[in-house]
Amino acid sequence: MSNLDLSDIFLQDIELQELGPSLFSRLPATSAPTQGPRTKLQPQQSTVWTRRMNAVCVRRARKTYGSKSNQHVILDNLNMTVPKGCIYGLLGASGCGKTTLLSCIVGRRTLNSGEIWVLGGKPGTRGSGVPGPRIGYMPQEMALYGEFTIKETMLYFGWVNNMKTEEIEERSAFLFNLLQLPGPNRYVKELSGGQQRRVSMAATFLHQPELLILDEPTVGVDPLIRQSVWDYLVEITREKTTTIIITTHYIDETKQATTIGLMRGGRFLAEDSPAAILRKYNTDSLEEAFLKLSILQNRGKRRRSSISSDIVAAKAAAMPELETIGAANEAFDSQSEISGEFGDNMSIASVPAVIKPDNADPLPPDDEVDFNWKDMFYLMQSHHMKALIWKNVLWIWRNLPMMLFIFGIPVSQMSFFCWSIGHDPVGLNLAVVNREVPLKTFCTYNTSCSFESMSCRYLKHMSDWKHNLIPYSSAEEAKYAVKRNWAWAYIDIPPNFSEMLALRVETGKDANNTIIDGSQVSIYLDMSNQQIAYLLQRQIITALKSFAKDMAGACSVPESMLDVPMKMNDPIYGPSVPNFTDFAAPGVMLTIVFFIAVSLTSGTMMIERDEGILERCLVSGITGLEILSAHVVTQFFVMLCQAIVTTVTALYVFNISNEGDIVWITLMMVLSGVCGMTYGFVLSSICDNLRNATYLSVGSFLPFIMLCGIIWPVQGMSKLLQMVSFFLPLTLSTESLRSILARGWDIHHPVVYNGFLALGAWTIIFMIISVLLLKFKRG
Ligand SMILES: Nc1ncnc2c1ncn2[C@@H]1O[C@H](COP(=O)(O)OP(=O)(O)OP(=O)(O)O)[C@@H](O)[C@H]1O
Repeated sequence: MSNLDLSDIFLQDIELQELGPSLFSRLPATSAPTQGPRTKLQPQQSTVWTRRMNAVCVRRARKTYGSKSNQHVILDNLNMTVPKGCIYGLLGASGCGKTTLLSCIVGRRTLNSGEIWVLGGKPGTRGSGVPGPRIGYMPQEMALYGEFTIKETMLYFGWVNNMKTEEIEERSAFLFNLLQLPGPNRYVKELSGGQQRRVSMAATFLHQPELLILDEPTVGVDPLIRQSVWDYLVEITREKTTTIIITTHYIDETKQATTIGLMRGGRFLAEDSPAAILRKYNTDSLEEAFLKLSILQNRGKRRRSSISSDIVAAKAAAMPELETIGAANEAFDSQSEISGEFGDNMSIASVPAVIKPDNADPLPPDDEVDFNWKDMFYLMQSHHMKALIWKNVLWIWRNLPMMLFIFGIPVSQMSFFCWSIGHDPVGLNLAVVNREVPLKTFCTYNTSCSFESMSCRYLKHMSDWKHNLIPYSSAEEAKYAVKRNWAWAYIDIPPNFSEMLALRVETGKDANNTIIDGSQVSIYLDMSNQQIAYLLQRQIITALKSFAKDMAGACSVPESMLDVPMKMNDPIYGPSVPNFTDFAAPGVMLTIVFFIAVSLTSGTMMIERDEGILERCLVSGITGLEILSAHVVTQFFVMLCQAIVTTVTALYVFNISNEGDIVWITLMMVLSGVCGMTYGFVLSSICDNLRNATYLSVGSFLPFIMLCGIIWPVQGMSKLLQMVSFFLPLTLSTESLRSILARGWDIHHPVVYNGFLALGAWTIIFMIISVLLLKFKRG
């Protein structure tokens, strides 16, 4: 072998078929296979067949994080071969990329380049069964629901993997014993870290998958239990139907593995049996072998050709158990590939043709088609939905106090809104300079048709508004009071007001300027606060009108004679004196339900994601659509309760005006909650952590409030903003609910059904975006 010059082959960048295990088995374990097969060796294209027949086959995998300018290479043209039925120990220093590699294998991350084959297919493609129950994935995080008992945890993961309840109970009994788990009714959150890890392991072992991927399962686990776990792993791989990939920080425990891959700098330093590695590096400690390999890698001394011979020699020595494989498998076995040390992509062929063995596992269908729109929406599986809905209901039940608190939020928010918004301000200070009646003189007047002390009569009508009329002796003092914010306005009444007013009525169109000026009340307002200024303007004019009516009545003159020539009739819709509470209430009601749903959903989803539960579910084959649908189903009840509570508080406790049908109002509220829920899904799919999701949710709250016509009519915005506003979920729905409440319209009116349609359309859009993000937003 040492005479074989492989450099030409490498230069041609051709993958070679390796010496198969059956060939190794014919070679003496102690000698390198340098003589026998040499003449048979020839370069050959690596076949898809060999890749698909291994449990896992990674070829030229490259994975980077970060932007182009700050790229962090994690996997650097890495090759990995995990034959079926082996225990593969994946070793490497912390941060070398083991978890990244595993999550690429389970289809949760994508490579920048290279190929991964898992159980005969490419993860994520049709027919591959990956993600799915063929894989059992135990992530590094606990990935468990703290509120569940161990028994409930087993039930959930069993149902997810389509197991029957009796089957789960049977397997659980075995695993409780194997992993020495505490009582089945203990809550996961009350267990120690090591116990939780064992529960997580039990959940992974439960359905006996073909491929077990265990990311540091034994951290913090008692050495005795660790040993029984390893015994169990050896036991289940004996039949060659289960394959295990395990990462661990306890290097020595991987001596029991069939193959170990030593990973460093994004590549494998070695991929071989522990015995072969120990022998090759003349040591009895894998750590020492790892150290030697690392030093060699740093020095960059090893030449590829020498590496290739080492691999073949080591592999031959390391796989004596393959001798037992029958002759019928020889040709097939010889096609399997090995990975090169230091990331070399090489293999050596012993036979030129690929021969399919009679007893080989059937291959999954050819799945080169990577993407099909139908894949995203294939029918939801009933066992997934059953497990997810049961889990969500149980979660709500276990968090009942929190849920009750959540029901309290709409009540309190609606109450605060109704208490604080829309009421006319009272008790405002108004400075009054009444030159007709001397300061501090008791301001009395005659209620008959008398033209005396009419300033007092007018001020009486003004005082009906419950403001503080504070007398001042001069205009300067009153103006100073307004400037110092002691008063909101000052009212200046001329000295002979009553007399001049009488003359003005008497002389009519012949009244001169002296009469007109002398009969005129002057108002000076602080207009810095628009709401207060408009309110005072309205109240001062209304007081003047009611004063005129009062005089007309007392003097038996028709009231209309003293009014402006215009008659305000009963309104067609709404009250005669509209209030801001009625205007803003519909939008506020919808916003409350919408945003509570946003935070509730994004919070729940982010917790599931941060704790690795979502990852685990997705790897076991649950789809984004199933997760979202199960949430919608279970949260619908929460939404319904919130919608009812908010509506009852607004309409029956605070008497917000309502002319419409309570059924449409409640339906609109529920739909707003469902839409908020799906928006929450989008936020949790976009964001990497709960904090960012919270920022986005809070950040979108104010734009919604301002742009959706909730506190100000949309008609007051610029044309461009009106267009933007039109496309927001709460604009048409707010207008719709406002029309139901104020006008009593029902679903047949376009304004009303457009609101429902807008919310429905946004719900579907948000749902599609979240499903796509869950499916495609992988690292
Ligand atoms: N989403 C990510 N974005 C950027 N960098 C990441 C991301 N995930 C992991 N990394 C980086 O990639 C490197 C490999 O991480 P990985 O978790 O795969 O290592 P590991 O070998 O599993 O470590 P450990 O043994 O400590 O779990 C680390 O430097 C890590 O900081």
